[in-house]
Amino acid sequence: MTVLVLSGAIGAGKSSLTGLIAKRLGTEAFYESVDDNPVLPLFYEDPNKYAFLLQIYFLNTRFHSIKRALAADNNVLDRSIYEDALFFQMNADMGRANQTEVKIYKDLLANMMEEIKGMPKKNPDLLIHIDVSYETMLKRITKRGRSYEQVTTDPSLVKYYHTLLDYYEPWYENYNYSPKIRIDGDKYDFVENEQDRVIVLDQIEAKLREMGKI
Ligand SMILES: Nc1ncnc2c1ncn2[C@@H]1O[C@H](COP(=O)(O)OP(=O)(O)O)[C@@H](O)[C@H]1O
Ligand SMILES: Nc1nc2c(ncn2[C@H]2C[C@H](O)[C@@H](COP(=O)(O)O)O2)c(=O)[nH]1
Repeated sequence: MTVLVLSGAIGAGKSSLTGLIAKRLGTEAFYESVDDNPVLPLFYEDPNKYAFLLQIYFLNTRFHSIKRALAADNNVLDRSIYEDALFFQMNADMGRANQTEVKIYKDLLANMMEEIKGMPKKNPDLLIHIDVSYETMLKRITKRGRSYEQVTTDPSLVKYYHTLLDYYEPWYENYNYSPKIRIDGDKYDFVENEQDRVIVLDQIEAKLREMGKI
């Protein structure tokens, strides 16, 4: 059983690449629940009030999708549970969660990670990280068009998105749950450009072959 997981900042291209990889490998794609997430718009309206609730919501839905994914054979998850801690730590550092909430969240996450250890596969086989610059991230967020994510709606998101990118660099360097590969999300338009798509998918397949997974 091979489990691949995508990582990267908001709008990096995780969901898009997840579908492309699943199609190329003939496996199943598992997407994080965003558009039916009742807390996400509330968080962007009032991050101080909803940061903790949103994190609990994501942790719960992430855990559901991991269990579904592990029940199937080869598959691809469009975000890792390991990034949840990144988002919450960043929001806590920005004063959007108190120490009690941080402790409760960390205890719950540790508890759930323990459960994952008992599953048929406790870690993914490969993390596929998409690197994007702030400019590309913003272009993609604009293109996708979720109203609450637009810096034109909320200029404070400029700082939030820059901060998120700052948190991702050390996060990727310190990530050691599985082998990992970086995709240059600025260079390759794997959504609109067929040639770029082939290059990116070939990179991922070459890594999987090197690991003996295909
Ligand atoms: N490499 C890319 N080149 C051009 N557009 C992209 C690329 N990756 C994603 N997009 C577009 O950017 C938007 C966000 O992509 P998405 O896959 O939803 O990102 P994520 O899941 O990382 O938030 C979508 O409109 C998508 O079509
Ligand atoms: N505060 C948090 N926000 C999160 C988390 N995971 C995702 N998100 C937000 C970011 C986007 O607005 C949206 C979807 O993320 P994409 O990267 O798929 O665009 O949800 C989280 O753990 N905490």
